[in-house]
Amino acid sequence: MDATLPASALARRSKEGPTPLFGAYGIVKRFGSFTANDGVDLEIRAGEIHALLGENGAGKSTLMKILYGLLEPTEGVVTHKGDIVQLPNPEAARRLGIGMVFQHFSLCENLTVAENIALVMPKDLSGRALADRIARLGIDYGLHLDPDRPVWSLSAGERQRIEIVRCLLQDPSLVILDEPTSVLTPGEAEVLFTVLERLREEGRALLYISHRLDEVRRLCVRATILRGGKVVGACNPREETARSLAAMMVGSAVREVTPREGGAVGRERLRLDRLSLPAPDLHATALHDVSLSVAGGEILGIAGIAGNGQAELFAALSGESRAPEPDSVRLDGKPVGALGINARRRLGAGFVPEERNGHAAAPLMSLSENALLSRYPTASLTRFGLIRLGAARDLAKRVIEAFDVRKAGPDPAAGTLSGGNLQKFVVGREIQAEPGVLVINQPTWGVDAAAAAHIRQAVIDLAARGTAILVISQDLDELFEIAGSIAVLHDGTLSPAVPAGETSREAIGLLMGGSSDHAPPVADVAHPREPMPSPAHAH
Ligand SMILES: Nc1ncnc2c1ncn2[C@@H]1O[C@H](COP(=O)(O)OP(=O)(O)OP(=O)(O)O)[C@@H](O)[C@H]1O
Repeated sequence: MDATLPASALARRSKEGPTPLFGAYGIVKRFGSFTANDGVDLEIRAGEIHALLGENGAGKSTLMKILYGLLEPTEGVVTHKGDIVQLPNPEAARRLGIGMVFQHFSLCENLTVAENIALVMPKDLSGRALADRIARLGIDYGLHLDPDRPVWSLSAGERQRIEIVRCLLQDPSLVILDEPTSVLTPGEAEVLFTVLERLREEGRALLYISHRLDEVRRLCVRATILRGGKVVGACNPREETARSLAAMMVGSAVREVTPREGGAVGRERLRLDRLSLPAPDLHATALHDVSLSVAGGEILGIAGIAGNGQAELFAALSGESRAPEPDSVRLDGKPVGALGINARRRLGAGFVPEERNGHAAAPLMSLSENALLSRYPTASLTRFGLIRLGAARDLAKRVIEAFDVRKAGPDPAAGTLSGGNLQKFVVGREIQAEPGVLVINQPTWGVDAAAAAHIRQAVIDLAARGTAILVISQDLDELFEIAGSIAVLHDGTLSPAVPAGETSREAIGLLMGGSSDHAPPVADVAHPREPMPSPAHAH
């Protein structure tokens, strides 16, 4: 088969020794006139955790989808143990021993763990035999799962375990992981790292995609770096720093976030007063007696493990859920609990939900149409009931330039942007409105180091201009980098906020896990018990 391999494969072969387990050579992938992968070579060896690094839009997911048979390359070949193979679909990839753990879980909420796994297993493996295999894997790898639990009752970490067990049941020789820790708590991530190390020791290969460079440095000894669809370098991450890796990805030094020095804190702009809301459905979390207060110029961080009421808190703040008592939610002193999201936007608030596809943005609509969706109440994008398309396009263009949104074509559909670039767009769209109050849920989820620094700096700068900002984030490093004070949401209950400088990751981590024995010193910021001062008298 060697005769048909591209020259780049043969050249590497003579230089780098043994045949790699999997190789991708000369991979080109074009979407219309846009080239997402441009002559990529990648070799993955048995027994290594190989990092695939690159800024948002660099082409990592595209390459991964080609390896897993989800996309067909425009040019180039994939090899298995030196032989060219065809990967027309994921089933073909799985037959060759390629498994994938997806970033967005593909599980049915109402089915049990075993039923979800059975969906992708051969028919002869079901019932008791399958439950036994799941239990066996749990013991062998420390991936404990109760086969009879319904998925809706599981945490993100447990759901990911199902994906991993599902993958391992097929005994893969290569496991592809796309940002596997982005939904995990620090404790859950540790469990995952142990499993990955174990898989590596067994001689399996792992292809690891992550924007978290510290974990890449810890796990991987080889990394391939993509930029603009091309391979721009390879390195041993252990010999690099997180900064030098980020610089390789971006092609220049990544600027550091400059924290705000003190800065005037203005009057109270956002307030929740003992807000309680029942869980909107079986799988949701009720909010209990949540109080908080954010003044202009202040950034309040809400830490917590996913599924502890973050989505419900966001909905209550944005108006997607109405409060039973109108004055339990106030914007600039006005009771807004009964108002919807557009009315709250007209009062000067901006909102960035966690899920960019389908919530923050409509994937099939263009960026300018998406600009219109959230900004029409305030940005003069309609006249006499008609949409001003030119104005919407101008607005989208300003956001794209200010936030360096990389994309194919001038005004593409939101769904064609890479995850990080769409995130930059939806955050930029709200910040560009200069809101008086901004509520962001997971601002830099899946965003590369340079873009994350850009978004965090933009949030800090917005606060410096007098905006009250509430950031919900699972990323404690992020909260300590930008927030002035931090509160923890656990099981729908919010802890008192404490100044970030007076607490620690450990103390916040314990509260995230539900421990109240280690409550950090209480500051008065988030639990106002006194009646609301009038804006003129507030701090
Ligand atoms: N179906 C598609 N149609 C058009 N363009 C696409 C399509 N899929 C991906 N692209 C473009 O290809 C480029 C590479 O995207 P890809 O998702 O591979 O990047 P990535 O490195 O995984 O980024 P991220 O870290 O943000 O997930 C992006 O600019 C994206 O807009």
